Amino acid sequence: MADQTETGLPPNWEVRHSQSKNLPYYFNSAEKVSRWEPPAGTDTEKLKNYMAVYHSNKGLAAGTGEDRQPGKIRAAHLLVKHRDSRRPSSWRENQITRSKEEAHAIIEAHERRIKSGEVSLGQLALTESDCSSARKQGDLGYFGRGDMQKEFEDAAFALKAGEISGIVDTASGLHLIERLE
Ligand SMILES: Cn1nc(-c2ccccc2)cc1C(=O)N[C@H](Cc1nc2ccccc2[nH]1)C(=O)O
Repeated sequence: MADQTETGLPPNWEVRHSQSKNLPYYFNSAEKVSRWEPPAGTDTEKLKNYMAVYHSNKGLAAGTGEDRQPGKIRAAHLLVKHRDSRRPSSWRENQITRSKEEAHAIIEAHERRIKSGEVSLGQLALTESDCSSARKQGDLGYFGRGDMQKEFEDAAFALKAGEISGIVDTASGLHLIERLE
């Protein structure tokens, strides 16, 4: 098991893999608690590098190694967090202090550029998304009902393949969603 000098996680925390969701999660072996997002005090730069190797070793490029199952869809997203987000931190910025209004202006500009055809959502997500899926161009892989926050799920399932949502507001922040399959 990788130690915290490799993962950047605080003591007793480790990266584990959820077979059911085919996603990494974070487990504290001392407190026996788990969570989907890295805990406070994580060296996000080290974790970002560790997870890039983790995903390539697990062949977890979204859409590979996962079967297309009935009821599941595949989507990519670009997330702009704000200071009231559930976890106001990301690989881009250790402490996110922008207001929700500022985040809305930012994601509106992204939406205009994407919908004008100037740039794809995936390309823009690589550098601008506050989700750790940014390095996979925002590709979240396949998911079914009940896997994601409800507002996100409803917006994603309402899209046809290839369509891009409007601005979707969840506890994580403001999203643009592109349904891939
Ligand atoms: C749901 N999920 N999948 C990944 C992911 C997928 C593929 C490769 C790497 C990371 C990251 C996440 C995730 O929850 N990220 C959170 C932000 C976030 N919150 C979300 C809510 C709904 C959908 C996607 C979302 N992403 C974070 O980084 O703080």
